Amino acid sequence: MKKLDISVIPGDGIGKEVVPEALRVLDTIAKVHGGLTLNYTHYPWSSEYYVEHGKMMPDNGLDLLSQSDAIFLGAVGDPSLVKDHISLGGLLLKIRREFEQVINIRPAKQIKGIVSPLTNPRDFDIMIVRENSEGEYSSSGGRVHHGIDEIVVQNSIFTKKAVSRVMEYAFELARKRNGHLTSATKSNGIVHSMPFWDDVLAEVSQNYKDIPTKSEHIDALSAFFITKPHTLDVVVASNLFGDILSDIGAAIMGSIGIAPAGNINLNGKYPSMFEPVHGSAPDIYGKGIANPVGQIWTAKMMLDHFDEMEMGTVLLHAIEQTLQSGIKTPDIGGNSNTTEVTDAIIAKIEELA
Ligand SMILES: NC(=O)c1ccc[n+]([C@@H]2O[C@H](COP(=O)([O-])OP(=O)(O)OC[C@H]3O[C@@H](n4cnc5c(N)ncnc54)[C@H](O)[C@@H]3O)[C@@H](O)[C@H]2O)c1
Ligand SMILES: O=C(O)C[C@@H](O)C(=O)O
Ligand SMILES: [K+]
Ligand SMILES: [Mn+2]
Repeated sequence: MKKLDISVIPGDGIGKEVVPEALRVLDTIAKVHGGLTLNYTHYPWSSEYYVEHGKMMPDNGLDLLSQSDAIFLGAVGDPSLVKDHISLGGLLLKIRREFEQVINIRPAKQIKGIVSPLTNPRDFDIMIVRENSEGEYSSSGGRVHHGIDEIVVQNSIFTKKAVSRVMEYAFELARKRNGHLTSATKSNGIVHSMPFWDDVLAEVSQNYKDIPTKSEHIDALSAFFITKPHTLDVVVASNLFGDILSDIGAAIMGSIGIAPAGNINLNGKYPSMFEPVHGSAPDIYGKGIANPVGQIWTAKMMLDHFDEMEMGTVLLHAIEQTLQSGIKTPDIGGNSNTTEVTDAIIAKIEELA
């Protein structure tokens, strides 16, 4: 019997709606599998927790999480209670950074049963590999003076270690997929970090001469996601560029509500964390119409991470067949609610397994 200890953090907004639904799906997977036990430890860390305790998680929060095999998170952020940079910085980004989850993998591909808003999407299948530890997301900088004299500095940090690491990961993935690599740059406008990014790409690519590689400026590449996504395969990007590209990737799939993600720890010292690309969606929270597919597909990525590929495949088929049968939430043109979609996916798993 394989046992996995999962820390569960629903977080804020629709995270609290979709995480319990994805856990019901995971329980069904464990049941039909027979040899897999999933043990959950729930943590209520969120913006509400902050209002009560003055922090997003307790001081021993990371110690508690470090005891699990993986973290399953919903979304963080409730700007009506806590400023976003405080809430995300104190929980989501803190875990990514402290647990050295240095890579964020975010697939954007067509799945059955969802119509892309593109008129001719041509069966695209992209894997965004986002640098997840540094870059534009840095606490280096500050604000000084007041009024018209106020000055702010926000530094970007790019290290050889992290940039070569994310590129190696992306090249390896491209090789595994028999694919090719596109690097997101902006070396025409950002004159230190992005030429450095390009130089590291050139250096690392020496070990991957079998992988066709090119570089595109982020502005042009963003447009290519819309105009010719089928020409892209693995896309490697800095923290901010990867963040933006993954929302575009989600949009061309049909909805941000379906896009999954994995924050991967590569050195084995800490757990990896699985959470969908979307946020807490305050505009629809409480209506029961959040699309659970992003969170459920994220659960598939977590199963894949633990080499339960077969279960992941069953799960993806169950998602696709449910959507194809027309059971879907309003964001993708349906009129079912969160629970109805989840119930249908669970029934499909039981049928397929
Ligand atoms: N990883 C994360 O935890 C994460 C990611 C993005 C944003 N956030 C936070 O979430 C809050 C809201 O941010 P935002 O509005 O920029 O982005 P968002 O992803 O929460 O929402 C953007 C739009 O997509 C819709 N949407 C998102 N998920 C959906 C789902 N599952 N089903 C149906 N529709 C869905 C929302 O209703 C909204 O119209 C902010 O506090 C932000 O900082 C957190
Ligand atoms: O990384 C971020 O900026 C938070 C959120 O937008 C995300 O994509 O996870
Ligand atoms: K999320
Ligand atoms: Mn984002």
